[in-house]
Amino acid sequence: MSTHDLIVLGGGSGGIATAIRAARHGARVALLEPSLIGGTCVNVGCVPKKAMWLAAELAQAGRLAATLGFAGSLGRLDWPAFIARRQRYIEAIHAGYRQRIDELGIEMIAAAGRFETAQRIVADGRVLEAPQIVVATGSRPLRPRFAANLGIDSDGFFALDACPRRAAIVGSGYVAVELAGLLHALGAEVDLLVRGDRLLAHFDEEIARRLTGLYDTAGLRVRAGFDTAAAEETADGLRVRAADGREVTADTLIWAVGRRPDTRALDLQAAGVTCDAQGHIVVDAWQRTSAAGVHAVGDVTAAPALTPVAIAAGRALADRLFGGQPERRLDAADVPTVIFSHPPLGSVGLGEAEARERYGDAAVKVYSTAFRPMLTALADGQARSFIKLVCVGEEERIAGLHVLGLGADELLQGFAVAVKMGARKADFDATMAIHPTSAEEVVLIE
Ligand SMILES: Cc1cc2nc3c(=O)[nH]c(=O)nc-3n(C[C@H](O)[C@H](O)[C@H](O)COP(=O)(O)OP(=O)(O)OC[C@H]3O[C@@H](n4cnc5c(N)ncnc54)[C@H](O)[C@@H]3O)c2cc1C
Ligand SMILES: NC(=O)c1ccc[n+]([C@@H]2O[C@H](COP(=O)([O-])OP(=O)(O)OC[C@H]3O[C@@H](n4cnc5c(N)ncnc54)[C@H](O)[C@@H]3O)[C@@H](O)[C@H]2O)c1
Repeated sequence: MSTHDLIVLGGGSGGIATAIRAARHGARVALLEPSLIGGTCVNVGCVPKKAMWLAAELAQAGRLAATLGFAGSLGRLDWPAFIARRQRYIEAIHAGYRQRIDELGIEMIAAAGRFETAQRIVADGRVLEAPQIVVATGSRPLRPRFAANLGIDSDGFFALDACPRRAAIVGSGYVAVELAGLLHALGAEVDLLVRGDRLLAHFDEEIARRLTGLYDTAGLRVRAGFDTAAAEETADGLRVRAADGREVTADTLIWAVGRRPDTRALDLQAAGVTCDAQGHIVVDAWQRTSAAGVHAVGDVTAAPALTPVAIAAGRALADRLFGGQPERRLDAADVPTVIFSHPPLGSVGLGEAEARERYGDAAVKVYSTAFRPMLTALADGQARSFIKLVCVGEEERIAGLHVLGLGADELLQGFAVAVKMGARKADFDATMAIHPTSAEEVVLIE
């Protein structure tokens, strides 16, 4: 006799969404989480990152305001006071989750789970059984072997009690670009150490290069081709050395070199669950693993590692298993995403190179525009926003939209709806502009 209808391993974005949706459908659910409720996103990801980004945007706006004629200056951020405020916000999210979990009668167990069989989990000496088990244990930060105890990762960044004076950040993906931008805006000297020749390898190349240009102009040192090979502690701080001999010394060294699925404690073999070469649990389009009754959602799978994707996968799965919707499954096409850089970069659909590769040069038409947003121009700044539309076929269907500049983070969501609906360039042309905004440039591109 099962103890539950569903056992969910991991109380992060994907696990909570699955548990709540299943409980709403009437399932008896156990949710296991050994650490803080909310997982990466709430505790050491999206939420604290966005709080720091908002503070950094304000710092930049303060400097702009002084240029525009406002008296006085904002001064430096009182870091500990702001962190306390950030953590209060996060605690309110924890409380909200706990309340919903209680109201729905989900059994919350503050322990890590381990498979004994595909239907049986052991947690803290307790044995739980269910015909359906969902693995939503997320991922954890990687660091090179030679750097085991030197420097911090993104988890360590959120534990900093002061803004570093000099920061070196190794990496070129989301985390590296975001932390570099916000630390620089908050007053740190920043070196961004990029192994390859460009930032954000999975984004449209032109827009990533433009962001690099804006960082360089702002004084954030982006060092391309810096293949970090060694790190050591010196009297002057932490020193990293590249394979070609270049060196950078900083007070705070941050590794942002990617993440690895977190399956350490699970004993997946006992359940017969297989993983790919990167350690992701292999799932089909229905989130099913190789073991009957065992499913996986979120960062522990190879789906895009974004909170809304983990949530959507979990909800679809719960609807399918307990909501009488046998056809429901994750649709991960045209996932919009924003890099919270300074300025932000938003992207949905294919980059130009990707579109040319998929459809051939003849079928692809690209429209782009670069302009100074009004606030920048008023302050005599030179930074340009950039918008690129990648269209395919005779009817110029919008296959990709990429925006870099003030407001890109908020303007993308609505356009993502249009892209998902299959909008064509002619539909954008037929939409009246909202003047004067940056968003209007998307529908005014010629
Ligand atoms: C610095 C940073 C910034 C980010 N910013 C954004 C952003 O702005 N927007 C965005 O969409 N995404 C962002 N992400 C990505 C986002 O945080 C993840 O995609 C999302 O949290 C994945 O959710 P998940 O449920 O798969 O895993 P997680 O949220 O990582 O949750 C997994 C949970 O499982 C628990 N667990 C582990 N092992 C076990 C076990 N054996 N038993 C039970 N529980 C276990 C862990 O303690 C953890 O709480 C960011 C990530 C980072 C690192
Ligand atoms: N705004 C957002 O939505 C947001 C923000 C942060 C993270 N995330 C999610 O979390 C995931 C993880 O982010 P991330 O930045 O940790 O990983 P990532 O995979 O985006 O980037 C890691 C980067 O590190 C580089 N790298 C790997 N090993 C290296 C080494 N030894 N030296 C130098 N560089 C090395 C890789 O080339 C890669 O560019 C992202 O892919 C994203 O899905 C999303």
